[in-house]
Amino acid sequence: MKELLYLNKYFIKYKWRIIPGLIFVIISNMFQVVPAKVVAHAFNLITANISIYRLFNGFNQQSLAYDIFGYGLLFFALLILLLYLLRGLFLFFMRQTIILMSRHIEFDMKNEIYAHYQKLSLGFYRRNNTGDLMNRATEDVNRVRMYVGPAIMYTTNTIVLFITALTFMFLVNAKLAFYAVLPLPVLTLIIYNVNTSINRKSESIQQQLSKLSSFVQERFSGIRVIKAYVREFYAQQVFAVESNTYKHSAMGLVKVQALFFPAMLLLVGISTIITVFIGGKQVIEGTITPGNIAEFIIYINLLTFPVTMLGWVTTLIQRAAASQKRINEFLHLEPEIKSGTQTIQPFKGGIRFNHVSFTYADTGIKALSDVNFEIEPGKFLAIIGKTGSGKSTIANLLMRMYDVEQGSIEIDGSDVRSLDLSAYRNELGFVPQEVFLFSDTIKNNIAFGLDQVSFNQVENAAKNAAVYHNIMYLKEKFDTLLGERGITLSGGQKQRVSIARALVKEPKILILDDCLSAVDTKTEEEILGNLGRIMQNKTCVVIAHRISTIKNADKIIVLDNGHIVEQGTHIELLTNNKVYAEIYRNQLLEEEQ
Ligand SMILES: Nc1ncnc2c1ncn2[C@@H]1O[C@H](COP(=O)(O)OP(=O)(O)OP(=O)(O)O)[C@@H](O)[C@H]1O
Repeated sequence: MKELLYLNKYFIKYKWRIIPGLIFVIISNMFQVVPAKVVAHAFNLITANISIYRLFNGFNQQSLAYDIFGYGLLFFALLILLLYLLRGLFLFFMRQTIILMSRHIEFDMKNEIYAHYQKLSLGFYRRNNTGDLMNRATEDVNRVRMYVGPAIMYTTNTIVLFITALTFMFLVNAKLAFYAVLPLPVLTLIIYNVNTSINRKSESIQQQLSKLSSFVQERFSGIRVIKAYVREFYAQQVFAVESNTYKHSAMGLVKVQALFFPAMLLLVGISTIITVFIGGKQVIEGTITPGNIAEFIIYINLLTFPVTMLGWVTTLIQRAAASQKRINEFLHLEPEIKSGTQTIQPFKGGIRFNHVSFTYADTGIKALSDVNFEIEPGKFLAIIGKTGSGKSTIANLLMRMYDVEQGSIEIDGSDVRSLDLSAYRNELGFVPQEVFLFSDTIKNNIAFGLDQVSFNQVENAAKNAAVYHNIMYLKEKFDTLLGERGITLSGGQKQRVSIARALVKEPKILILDDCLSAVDTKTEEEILGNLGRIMQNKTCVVIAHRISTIKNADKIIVLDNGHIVEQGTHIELLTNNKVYAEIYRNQLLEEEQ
Protein backbone atom coordinates (compact mmCIF):
# COMPACT_ATOMS: atom_id res chain seq x y z
CA MET A 1 0.00 0.00 0.00
CA LYS A 2 2.89 2.36 0.71
CA GLU A 3 3.47 2.47 -3.04
CA LEU A 4 0.37 4.65 -3.31
CA LEU A 5 2.07 7.32 -1.19
CA TYR A 6 3.91 8.26 -4.37
CA LEU A 7 0.63 9.74 -5.60
CA ASN A 8 0.40 12.22 -2.74
CA LYS A 9 2.40 14.74 -4.78
CA TYR A 10 -0.47 14.79 -7.26
CA PHE A 11 -3.05 15.27 -4.50
CA ILE A 12 -1.04 18.26 -3.32
CA LYS A 13 -0.83 19.58 -6.88
CA TYR A 14 -4.57 19.25 -7.35
CA LYS A 15 -5.61 20.21 -3.81
CA TRP A 16 -8.05 22.82 -5.11
CA ARG A 17 -9.92 20.09 -6.91
CA ILE A 18 -9.88 17.38 -4.27
CA ILE A 19 -10.82 19.58 -1.28
CA PRO A 20 -13.96 21.07 -2.92
CA GLY A 21 -14.66 17.60 -4.34
CA LEU A 22 -14.75 16.06 -0.87
CA ILE A 23 -16.96 18.90 0.41
CA PHE A 24 -19.35 18.25 -2.48
CA VAL A 25 -19.44 14.56 -1.50
CA ILE A 26 -20.57 15.55 2.02
CA ILE A 27 -23.20 18.04 0.77
CA SER A 28 -24.60 15.66 -1.85
CA ASN A 29 -24.97 12.99 0.84
CA MET A 30 -26.92 15.38 3.05
CA PHE A 31 -29.38 15.90 0.21
CA GLN A 32 -29.60 12.14 -0.16
CA VAL A 33 -30.45 11.41 3.48
CA VAL A 34 -32.73 14.35 4.31
CA PRO A 35 -35.47 13.35 1.80
CA ALA A 36 -36.01 10.18 3.87
CA LYS A 37 -36.95 12.41 6.81
CA VAL A 38 -39.35 14.36 4.57
CA VAL A 39 -40.92 11.08 3.40
CA ALA A 40 -41.43 10.14 7.07
CA HIS A 41 -43.27 13.42 7.70
CA ALA A 42 -45.32 12.97 4.52
CA PHE A 43 -46.30 9.48 5.65
CA ASN A 44 -47.30 10.71 9.06
CA LEU A 45 -49.28 13.49 7.42
CA ILE A 46 -51.12 10.93 5.30
CA THR A 47 -52.05 8.71 8.27
CA ALA A 48 -53.11 11.70 10.37
CA ASN A 49 -55.12 13.31 7.57
CA ILE A 50 -56.92 10.12 6.57
CA SER A 51 -58.39 9.95 10.10
CA ILE A 52 -59.34 13.65 9.98
CA TYR A 53 -60.86 13.19 6.52
CA ARG A 54 -62.94 10.27 7.76
CA LEU A 55 -64.03 12.33 10.80
CA PHE A 56 -65.68 14.85 8.44
CA ASN A 57 -67.57 12.09 6.64
CA GLY A 58 -70.92 13.56 5.39
CA PHE A 59 -69.90 17.19 6.21
CA ASN A 60 -69.09 20.01 3.74
CA GLN A 61 -65.74 20.56 5.44
CA GLN A 62 -64.57 17.17 4.18
CA SER A 63 -63.58 18.65 0.81
CA LEU A 64 -61.74 21.46 2.66
CA ALA A 65 -59.78 18.87 4.66
CA TYR A 66 -59.08 17.07 1.37
CA ASP A 67 -57.67 20.26 -0.16
CA ILE A 68 -55.45 21.04 2.84
CA PHE A 69 -54.22 17.44 2.80
CA GLY A 70 -53.56 17.65 -0.96
CA TYR A 71 -51.59 20.90 -0.66
CA GLY A 72 -49.59 19.43 2.23
CA LEU A 73 -48.66 16.41 0.11
CA LEU A 74 -47.81 18.63 -2.86
CA PHE A 75 -45.52 20.68 -0.62
CA PHE A 76 -43.67 17.54 0.51
CA ALA A 77 -43.44 16.25 -3.04
CA LEU A 78 -41.96 19.56 -4.24
CA LEU A 79 -39.60 19.62 -1.28
CA ILE A 80 -38.34 16.10 -2.07
CA LEU A 81 -37.98 17.06 -5.73
CA LEU A 82 -35.98 20.13 -4.78
CA LEU A 83 -33.74 18.13 -2.44
CA TYR A 84 -33.04 15.54 -5.15
CA LEU A 85 -32.33 18.27 -7.68
CA LEU A 86 -29.83 19.79 -5.27
CA ARG A 87 -28.32 16.36 -4.71
CA GLY A 88 -28.00 15.94 -8.47
CA LEU A 89 -26.34 19.31 -8.75
CA PHE A 90 -23.76 18.51 -6.07
CA LEU A 91 -23.18 15.04 -7.53
CA PHE A 92 -22.35 16.81 -10.78
CA PHE A 93 -19.92 19.12 -8.96
CA MET A 94 -18.42 16.13 -7.13
CA ARG A 95 -17.70 14.25 -10.35
CA GLN A 96 -16.53 17.43 -12.08
CA THR A 97 -13.90 17.91 -9.41
CA ILE A 98 -12.77 14.44 -8.32
CA ILE A 99 -13.13 12.48 -11.58
CA LEU A 100 -11.69 15.38 -13.55
CA MET A 101 -8.76 15.47 -11.12
CA SER A 102 -8.19 11.76 -11.73
CA ARG A 103 -8.01 12.43 -15.48
CA HIS A 104 -5.48 15.23 -14.88
CA ILE A 105 -3.39 12.88 -12.73
CA GLU A 106 -3.64 10.17 -15.39
CA PHE A 107 -2.38 12.66 -17.98
CA ASP A 108 0.49 13.80 -15.75
CA MET A 109 1.48 10.24 -14.92
CA LYS A 110 1.51 9.11 -18.54
CA ASN A 111 3.70 12.06 -19.45
CA GLU A 112 5.98 11.43 -16.49
CA ILE A 113 6.37 7.76 -17.39
CA TYR A 114 6.90 8.48 -21.10
CA ALA A 115 9.50 11.14 -20.36
CA HIS A 116 11.28 8.82 -17.94
CA TYR A 117 11.23 5.89 -20.37
CA GLN A 118 12.94 8.09 -22.96
CA LYS A 119 15.73 8.89 -20.51
CA LEU A 120 16.49 5.20 -19.94
CA SER A 121 19.28 3.59 -21.90
CA LEU A 122 19.11 1.07 -24.71
CA GLY A 123 20.04 -1.74 -22.29
CA PHE A 124 16.75 -1.14 -20.45
CA TYR A 125 14.79 -1.66 -23.67
CA ARG A 126 16.71 -4.87 -24.34
CA ARG A 127 15.88 -6.24 -20.89
CA ASN A 128 12.18 -5.41 -20.92
CA ASN A 129 9.72 -6.25 -23.64
CA THR A 130 7.70 -3.56 -25.34
CA GLY A 131 4.37 -5.06 -24.24
CA ASP A 132 5.40 -4.72 -20.60
CA LEU A 133 6.55 -1.12 -21.07
CA MET A 134 3.28 -0.25 -22.76
CA ASN A 135 1.18 -1.97 -20.12
CA ARG A 136 2.77 0.03 -17.35
CA ALA A 137 2.16 3.29 -19.17
CA THR A 138 -1.44 2.49 -20.09
CA GLU A 139 -3.18 -0.34 -18.21
CA ASP A 140 -1.36 0.25 -14.92
CA VAL A 141 -1.89 4.01 -15.09
CA ASN A 142 -5.57 3.38 -15.72
CA ARG A 143 -5.78 1.22 -12.60
CA VAL A 144 -4.08 3.91 -10.57
CA ARG A 145 -6.56 6.42 -11.97
CA MET A 146 -9.37 4.28 -10.64
CA TYR A 147 -7.84 4.79 -7.19
CA VAL A 148 -7.26 8.54 -7.39
CA GLY A 149 -10.74 9.08 -8.83
CA PRO A 150 -13.57 6.62 -8.24
CA ALA A 151 -12.02 4.78 -5.26
CA ILE A 152 -11.45 7.95 -3.27
CA MET A 153 -14.83 9.34 -4.28
CA TYR A 154 -16.80 6.22 -3.35
CA THR A 155 -14.87 5.65 -0.12
CA THR A 156 -15.62 9.17 1.10
CA ASN A 157 -19.17 8.76 -0.08
CA THR A 158 -19.60 5.50 1.84
CA ILE A 159 -18.11 6.92 5.04
CA VAL A 160 -20.22 10.09 4.93
CA LEU A 161 -23.38 8.20 4.05
CA PHE A 162 -22.86 5.65 6.81
CA ILE A 163 -22.26 8.30 9.43
CA THR A 164 -25.26 10.42 8.43
CA ALA A 165 -27.73 7.58 7.74
CA LEU A 166 -26.78 5.64 10.92
CA THR A 167 -26.99 8.82 13.04
CA PHE A 168 -30.46 9.56 11.62
CA MET A 169 -31.53 5.95 12.22
CA PHE A 170 -30.24 5.73 15.81
CA LEU A 171 -31.79 9.11 16.62
CA VAL A 172 -35.20 7.75 15.58
CA ASN A 173 -34.91 4.41 17.35
CA ALA A 174 -31.75 2.59 18.42
CA LYS A 175 -33.35 -0.87 18.63
CA LEU A 176 -34.89 -0.70 15.16
CA ALA A 177 -31.66 0.75 13.76
CA PHE A 178 -29.68 -2.15 15.24
CA TYR A 179 -31.97 -4.82 13.72
CA ALA A 180 -32.23 -3.05 10.36
CA VAL A 181 -28.45 -2.93 9.83
CA LEU A 182 -27.86 -6.43 11.22
CA PRO A 183 -27.69 -8.14 7.77
CA LEU A 184 -25.35 -5.47 6.35
CA PRO A 185 -22.07 -6.94 7.71
CA VAL A 186 -23.07 -10.30 6.20
CA LEU A 187 -23.77 -8.50 2.93
CA THR A 188 -20.35 -6.82 3.10
CA LEU A 189 -18.64 -10.14 3.69
CA ILE A 190 -20.45 -11.89 0.84
CA ILE A 191 -19.81 -9.03 -1.54
CA TYR A 192 -16.14 -8.87 -0.60
CA ASN A 193 -15.70 -12.59 -1.28
CA VAL A 194 -17.70 -12.55 -4.50
CA ASN A 195 -15.73 -9.51 -5.62
CA THR A 196 -12.41 -11.18 -4.92
CA SER A 197 -13.54 -14.16 -6.96
CA ILE A 198 -14.77 -11.89 -9.77
CA ASN A 199 -11.43 -10.09 -9.80
CA ARG A 200 -9.44 -13.29 -9.86
CA LYS A 201 -11.48 -14.50 -12.78
CA SER A 202 -11.28 -11.11 -14.56
CA GLU A 203 -7.49 -11.15 -14.21
CA SER A 204 -7.24 -14.58 -15.77
CA ILE A 205 -9.63 -13.52 -18.55
CA GLN A 206 -7.48 -10.45 -19.14
CA GLN A 207 -4.33 -12.54 -19.34
CA GLN A 208 -5.99 -14.99 -21.70
CA LEU A 209 -7.20 -12.09 -23.83
CA SER A 210 -3.74 -10.55 -24.14
CA LYS A 211 -2.35 -13.99 -24.99
CA LEU A 212 -5.00 -14.29 -27.66
CA SER A 213 -4.32 -10.84 -29.12
CA SER A 214 -0.53 -11.37 -29.10
CA PHE A 215 -1.13 -14.64 -30.91
CA VAL A 216 -3.34 -13.01 -33.53
CA GLN A 217 -0.99 -10.04 -33.91
CA GLU A 218 2.04 -12.25 -34.45
CA ARG A 219 0.26 -14.58 -36.86
CA PHE A 220 -1.03 -11.69 -38.98
CA SER A 221 2.39 -10.02 -39.02
CA GLY A 222 3.87 -13.29 -40.19
CA ILE A 223 1.01 -14.11 -42.58
CA ARG A 224 3.47 -14.40 -45.48
CA VAL A 225 5.36 -17.21 -43.75
CA ILE A 226 2.12 -18.93 -42.73
CA LYS A 227 0.82 -18.88 -46.30
CA ALA A 228 4.17 -19.89 -47.77
CA TYR A 229 4.36 -22.92 -45.48
CA VAL A 230 0.61 -23.70 -45.83
CA ARG A 231 0.11 -23.52 -42.03
CA GLU A 232 -3.28 -21.76 -42.11
CA PHE A 233 -5.15 -24.81 -40.81
CA TYR A 234 -2.65 -25.35 -38.00
CA ALA A 235 -2.80 -21.66 -37.01
CA GLN A 236 -6.60 -21.87 -37.03
CA GLN A 237 -6.50 -24.88 -34.69
CA VAL A 238 -4.14 -23.18 -32.23
CA PHE A 239 -6.37 -20.11 -32.31
CA ALA A 240 -9.46 -22.24 -31.60
CA VAL A 241 -7.76 -23.84 -28.56
CA GLU A 242 -6.72 -20.44 -27.15
CA SER A 243 -10.13 -18.99 -27.89
CA ASN A 244 -11.84 -21.91 -26.15
CA THR A 245 -9.79 -21.36 -22.98
CA TYR A 246 -10.89 -17.73 -23.07
CA LYS A 247 -14.54 -18.74 -23.48
CA HIS A 248 -14.38 -21.06 -20.43
CA SER A 249 -12.81 -18.36 -18.26
CA ALA A 250 -15.50 -15.89 -19.39
CA MET A 251 -18.29 -18.39 -18.61
CA GLY A 252 -16.94 -18.86 -15.08
CA LEU A 253 -17.11 -15.13 -14.54
CA VAL A 254 -20.67 -14.88 -15.83
CA LYS A 255 -21.75 -17.54 -13.28
CA VAL A 256 -20.27 -15.66 -10.33
CA GLN A 257 -21.70 -12.37 -11.56
CA ALA A 258 -25.11 -13.99 -11.94
CA LEU A 259 -25.03 -14.94 -8.24
CA PHE A 260 -23.93 -11.49 -7.15
CA PHE A 261 -27.13 -9.46 -7.63
CA PRO A 262 -29.64 -12.04 -6.36
CA ALA A 263 -27.53 -12.46 -3.19
CA MET A 264 -27.43 -8.72 -2.71
CA LEU A 265 -31.16 -8.28 -3.26
CA LEU A 266 -31.91 -11.17 -0.88
CA LEU A 267 -30.05 -9.49 1.97
CA VAL A 268 -31.65 -6.12 1.27
CA GLY A 269 -35.01 -7.89 1.27
CA ILE A 270 -34.22 -9.51 4.64
CA SER A 271 -33.27 -6.10 6.10
CA THR A 272 -36.56 -4.64 4.83
CA ILE A 273 -38.62 -7.51 6.30
CA ILE A 274 -36.88 -7.13 9.69
CA THR A 275 -37.54 -3.38 9.61
CA VAL A 276 -41.21 -3.82 8.79
CA PHE A 277 -41.64 -6.57 11.39
CA ILE A 278 -39.80 -4.95 14.33
CA GLY A 279 -40.88 -1.45 13.22
CA GLY A 280 -44.51 -2.57 12.91
CA LYS A 281 -44.45 -3.88 16.51
CA GLN A 282 -42.99 -0.57 17.68
CA VAL A 283 -45.69 1.39 15.83
CA ILE A 284 -48.28 -0.71 17.67
CA GLU A 285 -46.45 0.04 20.93
CA GLY A 286 -46.45 3.71 19.94
CA THR A 287 -42.66 4.18 20.13
CA ILE A 288 -42.34 5.14 16.46
CA THR A 289 -44.64 6.37 13.68
CA PRO A 290 -45.47 4.53 10.40
CA GLY A 291 -43.49 7.29 8.68
CA ASN A 292 -40.37 6.09 10.49
CA ILE A 293 -40.73 2.65 8.88
CA ALA A 294 -40.86 4.23 5.41
CA GLU A 295 -37.83 6.36 6.39
CA PHE A 296 -35.89 3.27 7.51
CA ILE A 297 -36.64 1.37 4.31
CA ILE A 298 -35.16 4.29 2.37
CA TYR A 299 -32.05 4.31 4.60
CA ILE A 300 -31.51 0.60 4.09
CA ASN A 301 -31.73 0.99 0.34
CA LEU A 302 -29.36 3.95 0.52
CA LEU A 303 -26.83 1.92 2.50
CA THR A 304 -26.93 -1.07 0.14
CA PHE A 305 -25.15 0.71 -2.70
CA PRO A 306 -22.15 1.86 -0.63
CA VAL A 307 -21.88 -1.60 0.92
CA THR A 308 -21.68 -3.18 -2.54
CA MET A 309 -19.17 -0.50 -3.45
CA LEU A 310 -17.01 -1.39 -0.45
CA GLY A 311 -15.81 -4.69 -1.92
CA TRP A 312 -15.26 -3.08 -5.30
CA VAL A 313 -13.33 -0.17 -3.83
CA THR A 314 -11.11 -2.51 -1.78
CA THR A 315 -10.10 -4.38 -4.90
CA LEU A 316 -9.62 -1.10 -6.79
CA ILE A 317 -7.17 0.03 -4.11
CA GLN A 318 -5.35 -3.32 -4.04
CA ARG A 319 -5.03 -3.32 -7.83
CA ALA A 320 -3.87 0.31 -7.87
CA ALA A 321 -1.21 -0.48 -5.26
CA ALA A 322 0.06 -3.41 -7.34
CA SER A 323 0.06 -1.27 -10.49
CA GLN A 324 1.78 1.66 -8.78
CA LYS A 325 4.44 -0.77 -7.55
CA ARG A 326 5.09 -1.85 -11.13
CA ILE A 327 5.15 1.77 -12.33
CA ASN A 328 7.53 2.78 -9.51
CA GLU A 329 9.91 -0.05 -10.42
CA PHE A 330 10.62 1.70 -13.72
CA LEU A 331 10.23 5.27 -12.47
CA HIS A 332 12.92 4.73 -9.85
CA LEU A 333 15.38 3.33 -12.38
CA GLU A 334 18.29 5.63 -13.03
CA PRO A 335 19.45 5.91 -16.66
CA GLU A 336 22.67 3.95 -17.09
CA ILE A 337 23.99 6.54 -19.52
CA LYS A 338 24.41 9.83 -17.71
CA SER A 339 24.98 13.02 -19.62
CA GLY A 340 28.13 15.03 -19.04
CA THR A 341 28.23 18.81 -19.24
CA GLN A 342 31.03 19.55 -21.68
CA THR A 343 30.32 20.77 -25.21
CA ILE A 344 32.95 20.80 -27.93
CA GLN A 345 33.34 24.14 -29.73
CA PRO A 346 33.97 23.86 -32.63
CA PHE A 347 33.08 20.21 -33.11
CA LYS A 348 35.56 18.65 -35.55
CA GLY A 349 34.77 14.94 -35.37
CA GLY A 350 38.08 13.28 -34.48
CA ILE A 351 37.54 9.81 -32.96
CA ARG A 352 39.89 7.80 -30.79
CA PHE A 353 39.23 4.36 -29.23
CA ASN A 354 41.64 3.81 -26.33
CA HIS A 355 41.95 0.13 -25.34
CA VAL A 356 38.18 -0.26 -25.45
CA SER A 357 36.62 -3.46 -24.16
CA PHE A 358 32.92 -4.09 -23.89
CA THR A 359 30.67 -6.90 -22.67
CA TYR A 360 26.88 -6.92 -23.10
CA ALA A 361 25.65 -7.14 -19.51
CA ASP A 362 22.48 -9.09 -20.28
CA THR A 363 24.13 -11.87 -22.29
CA GLY A 364 27.67 -11.70 -20.91
CA ILE A 365 29.00 -11.72 -24.50
CA LYS A 366 32.34 -9.94 -24.79
CA ALA A 367 31.83 -8.03 -28.02
CA LEU A 368 35.06 -5.94 -28.04
CA SER A 369 38.50 -6.58 -26.56
CA ASP A 370 41.18 -3.97 -26.29
CA VAL A 371 40.15 -2.05 -29.42
CA ASN A 372 42.53 0.73 -30.37
CA PHE A 373 42.22 3.05 -33.32
CA GLU A 374 42.14 6.69 -34.25
CA ILE A 375 40.54 8.62 -37.08
CA GLU A 376 41.23 12.25 -37.74
CA PRO A 377 38.46 14.77 -38.28
CA GLY A 378 37.01 14.73 -41.77
CA LYS A 379 38.34 11.28 -42.67
CA PHE A 380 36.57 8.14 -43.86
CA LEU A 381 36.84 5.13 -41.54
CA ALA A 382 35.60 1.73 -42.63
CA ILE A 383 34.97 -1.31 -40.46
CA ILE A 384 34.77 -4.78 -41.92
CA GLY A 385 34.67 -8.23 -40.38
CA LYS A 386 32.70 -11.43 -40.03
CA THR A 387 29.18 -11.36 -38.67
CA GLY A 388 29.16 -11.05 -34.89
CA SER A 389 32.70 -9.67 -34.86
CA GLY A 390 31.63 -6.49 -33.01
CA LYS A 391 31.16 -3.93 -35.81
CA SER A 392 27.74 -2.69 -34.68
CA THR A 393 29.00 -2.61 -31.12
CA ILE A 394 31.58 0.01 -32.16
CA ALA A 395 28.73 2.07 -33.68
CA ASN A 396 26.64 1.64 -30.50
CA LEU A 397 29.50 2.78 -28.30
CA LEU A 398 30.19 5.71 -30.58
CA MET A 399 26.54 6.75 -30.31
CA ARG A 400 26.88 6.28 -26.54
CA MET A 401 24.01 3.84 -26.46
CA TYR A 402 26.23 1.94 -24.02
CA ASP A 403 29.31 2.97 -22.06
CA VAL A 404 32.63 1.21 -22.47
CA GLU A 405 33.56 -1.37 -19.87
CA GLN A 406 37.28 -0.64 -20.05
CA GLY A 407 39.28 2.02 -21.84
CA SER A 408 37.76 5.18 -23.26
CA ILE A 409 36.40 6.79 -26.39
CA GLU A 410 37.62 10.29 -27.13
CA ILE A 411 35.94 12.77 -29.43
CA ASP A 412 38.19 15.68 -30.39
CA GLY A 413 40.33 14.76 -27.38
CA SER A 414 37.46 14.69 -24.81
CA ASP A 415 36.12 11.55 -23.16
CA VAL A 416 32.69 10.91 -24.65
CA ARG A 417 31.30 10.38 -21.12
CA SER A 418 32.10 13.97 -20.21
CA LEU A 419 30.12 15.39 -23.13
CA ASP A 420 26.61 16.77 -22.99
CA LEU A 421 24.72 13.80 -24.45
CA SER A 422 22.08 15.65 -26.49
CA ALA A 423 24.57 18.17 -27.87
CA TYR A 424 26.92 15.33 -28.81
CA ARG A 425 24.26 13.15 -30.45
CA ASN A 426 23.03 16.20 -32.38
CA GLU A 427 26.40 16.28 -34.14
CA LEU A 428 26.01 12.66 -35.27
CA GLY A 429 24.07 11.13 -38.11
CA PHE A 430 23.35 7.46 -37.55
CA VAL A 431 21.86 4.91 -39.92
CA PRO A 432 21.29 1.67 -38.03
CA GLN A 433 21.55 -1.80 -39.50
CA GLU A 434 17.88 -2.53 -38.90
CA VAL A 435 16.12 0.25 -40.75
CA PHE A 436 13.22 1.73 -38.86
CA LEU A 437 10.77 4.06 -40.54
CA PHE A 438 7.80 5.60 -38.76
CA SER A 439 4.22 5.25 -39.98
CA ASP A 440 4.31 8.73 -41.42
CA THR A 441 4.98 10.43 -44.74
CA ILE A 442 8.34 10.01 -46.47
CA LYS A 443 8.91 13.74 -45.99
CA ASN A 444 8.42 13.55 -42.22
CA ASN A 445 10.56 10.44 -41.99
CA ILE A 446 13.45 12.23 -43.67
CA ALA A 447 12.94 15.44 -41.68
CA PHE A 448 12.66 13.49 -38.40
CA GLY A 449 15.93 14.59 -36.81
CA LEU A 450 15.35 18.34 -37.05
CA ASP A 451 12.77 20.73 -35.60
CA GLN A 452 12.87 23.09 -38.54
CA VAL A 453 13.58 21.78 -41.99
CA SER A 454 12.78 23.15 -45.43
CA PHE A 455 11.39 21.00 -48.22
CA ASN A 456 14.46 21.86 -50.23
CA GLN A 457 16.69 20.26 -47.56
CA VAL A 458 14.52 17.11 -47.60
CA GLU A 459 14.73 16.92 -51.41
CA ASN A 460 18.51 17.37 -51.37
CA ALA A 461 18.95 14.67 -48.74
CA ALA A 462 16.81 12.31 -50.83
CA LYS A 463 18.89 13.12 -53.91
CA ASN A 464 22.16 12.49 -52.03
CA ALA A 465 20.82 9.19 -50.72
CA ALA A 466 19.89 8.28 -54.33
CA VAL A 467 16.24 7.71 -53.46
CA TYR A 468 14.79 10.90 -54.98
CA HIS A 469 13.74 9.28 -58.28
CA ASN A 470 12.09 6.38 -56.48
CA ILE A 471 10.08 8.84 -54.39
CA MET A 472 9.08 10.96 -57.39
CA TYR A 473 7.81 7.80 -59.03
CA LEU A 474 5.22 7.37 -56.25
CA LYS A 475 1.77 8.96 -56.72
CA GLU A 476 1.92 11.08 -53.57
CA LYS A 477 5.68 11.66 -53.90
CA PHE A 478 7.15 12.97 -50.62
CA ASP A 479 3.68 12.87 -49.02
CA THR A 480 3.40 9.11 -49.47
CA LEU A 481 2.46 7.40 -46.23
CA LEU A 482 4.71 4.58 -45.04
CA GLY A 483 3.97 1.80 -42.59
CA GLU A 484 0.85 -0.17 -41.84
CA ARG A 485 -1.61 2.24 -43.39
CA GLY A 486 0.73 3.28 -46.19
CA ILE A 487 2.87 1.67 -48.81
CA THR A 488 5.71 -0.75 -48.28
CA LEU A 489 9.05 0.35 -49.69
CA SER A 490 11.60 -2.19 -50.85
CA GLY A 491 14.47 -3.05 -48.51
CA GLY A 492 16.94 -0.94 -50.51
CA GLN A 493 14.53 2.02 -50.70
CA LYS A 494 14.00 1.91 -46.94
CA GLN A 495 17.76 1.92 -46.38
CA ARG A 496 18.12 4.96 -48.58
CA VAL A 497 15.27 6.87 -46.93
CA SER A 498 16.98 6.24 -43.62
CA ILE A 499 20.31 7.45 -45.06
CA ALA A 500 18.50 10.62 -46.23
CA ARG A 501 17.21 11.05 -42.66
CA ALA A 502 20.81 11.09 -41.40
CA LEU A 503 22.07 13.34 -44.20
CA VAL A 504 19.44 16.04 -43.74
CA LYS A 505 21.00 16.75 -40.32
CA GLU A 506 24.31 17.60 -42.03
CA PRO A 507 26.12 15.73 -39.27
CA LYS A 508 29.77 16.24 -38.33
CA ILE A 509 30.15 12.46 -37.92
CA LEU A 510 28.12 10.11 -40.10
CA ILE A 511 27.83 6.47 -39.03
CA LEU A 512 26.44 4.00 -41.55
CA ASP A 513 25.96 0.57 -40.02
CA ASP A 514 25.80 -1.89 -42.87
CA CYS A 515 23.01 0.07 -44.47
CA LEU A 516 24.00 -0.37 -48.09
CA SER A 517 23.59 -4.15 -48.04
CA ALA A 518 20.26 -4.09 -49.90
CA VAL A 519 21.41 -1.52 -52.45
CA ASP A 520 22.83 -2.57 -55.84
CA THR A 521 26.47 -1.71 -56.54
CA LYS A 522 25.64 1.03 -59.06
CA THR A 523 23.39 2.90 -56.61
CA GLU A 524 25.94 2.27 -53.89
CA GLU A 525 28.60 3.98 -55.97
CA GLU A 526 26.28 6.92 -56.55
CA ILE A 527 25.63 7.27 -52.81
CA LEU A 528 29.31 6.95 -51.94
CA GLY A 529 30.16 9.54 -54.60
CA ASN A 530 27.61 11.93 -53.08
CA LEU A 531 28.94 11.23 -49.59
CA GLY A 532 32.44 12.01 -50.76
CA ARG A 533 31.16 15.42 -51.90
CA ILE A 534 28.89 16.38 -49.00
CA MET A 535 30.95 14.84 -46.23
CA GLN A 536 34.08 16.77 -47.12
CA ASN A 537 35.81 17.77 -43.87
CA LYS A 538 33.29 15.63 -41.98
CA THR A 539 34.00 12.24 -40.46
CA CYS A 540 32.43 9.15 -41.96
CA VAL A 541 32.30 5.74 -40.25
CA VAL A 542 31.03 3.06 -42.60
CA ILE A 543 30.42 -0.52 -41.51
CA ALA A 544 30.16 -2.86 -44.47
CA HIS A 545 30.52 -6.39 -45.69
CA ARG A 546 31.41 -5.56 -49.30
CA ILE A 547 34.91 -4.37 -50.03
CA SER A 548 33.56 -2.33 -52.95
CA THR A 549 31.82 -0.11 -50.37
CA ILE A 550 34.94 0.75 -48.43
CA LYS A 551 37.93 0.49 -50.69
CA ASN A 552 38.32 4.28 -50.85
CA ALA A 553 38.35 4.69 -47.07
CA ASP A 554 41.21 6.57 -45.40
CA LYS A 555 41.45 3.77 -42.88
CA ILE A 556 39.97 0.29 -42.82
CA ILE A 557 39.69 -1.71 -39.61
CA VAL A 558 39.32 -5.47 -39.84
CA LEU A 559 37.56 -6.98 -36.85
CA ASP A 560 37.54 -10.58 -35.80
CA ASN A 561 35.84 -11.82 -32.66
CA GLY A 562 36.01 -8.40 -31.00
CA HIS A 563 39.69 -7.83 -31.82
CA ILE A 564 41.21 -5.58 -34.46
CA VAL A 565 43.26 -7.94 -36.55
CA GLU A 566 44.37 -5.47 -39.21
CA GLN A 567 44.14 -1.79 -40.02
CA GLY A 568 45.32 0.38 -42.88
CA THR A 569 44.25 1.57 -46.33
CA HIS A 570 42.90 -0.76 -49.03
CA ILE A 571 46.30 -0.92 -50.76
CA GLU A 572 48.19 -1.44 -47.49
CA LEU A 573 45.90 -4.26 -46.42
CA LEU A 574 46.12 -5.97 -49.80
CA THR A 575 49.90 -5.77 -49.58
CA ASN A 576 49.70 -7.25 -46.07
CA ASN A 577 48.05 -10.24 -47.69
CA LYS A 578 46.23 -11.40 -44.55
CA VAL A 579 42.53 -11.48 -43.52
CA TYR A 580 41.46 -8.47 -45.60
CA ALA A 581 43.22 -9.70 -48.72
CA GLU A 582 41.51 -13.08 -48.26
CA ILE A 583 38.07 -11.45 -47.93
CA TYR A 584 38.84 -9.44 -51.06
CA ARG A 585 39.86 -12.52 -53.06
CA ASN A 586 36.75 -14.41 -51.92
CA GLN A 587 34.49 -11.56 -52.94
CA LEU A 588 36.17 -11.26 -56.35
CA LEU A 589 35.70 -14.98 -56.83
CA GLU A 590 32.01 -14.73 -55.89
CA GLU A 591 31.51 -11.88 -58.36
CA GLU A 592 33.19 -13.81 -61.16
CA GLN A 593 31.03 -16.86 -60.44
N1 LIG B 1 22.10 -5.90 -27.57
C1 LIG B 1 22.85 -6.96 -27.40
N2 LIG B 1 22.78 -7.66 -26.27
C2 LIG B 1 23.56 -8.72 -26.09
N3 LIG B 1 24.45 -9.17 -26.95
C3 LIG B 1 24.58 -8.53 -28.11
C4 LIG B 1 23.79 -7.39 -28.40
N4 LIG B 1 24.11 -6.93 -29.61
C5 LIG B 1 25.08 -7.75 -30.08
N5 LIG B 1 25.36 -8.71 -29.18
C6 LIG B 1 26.39 -9.75 -29.33
O1 LIG B 1 27.64 -9.11 -29.44
C7 LIG B 1 28.43 -9.71 -30.46
C8 LIG B 1 28.84 -8.64 -31.48
O2 LIG B 1 27.67 -8.20 -32.13
P1 LIG B 1 27.66 -7.05 -33.23
O3 LIG B 1 26.22 -6.74 -33.52
O4 LIG B 1 28.51 -5.94 -32.78
O5 LIG B 1 28.30 -7.78 -34.48
P2 LIG B 1 28.43 -7.31 -35.97
O6 LIG B 1 29.85 -7.46 -36.32
O7 LIG B 1 27.81 -5.98 -36.16
O8 LIG B 1 27.56 -8.43 -36.71
P3 LIG B 1 26.72 -8.31 -38.08
O9 LIG B 1 27.70 -8.14 -39.18
O10 LIG B 1 26.02 -9.62 -38.17
O11 LIG B 1 25.82 -7.16 -37.92
C9 LIG B 1 27.60 -10.82 -31.07
O12 LIG B 1 28.05 -12.04 -30.51
C10 LIG B 1 26.17 -10.53 -30.61
O13 LIG B 1 25.50 -11.74 -30.37
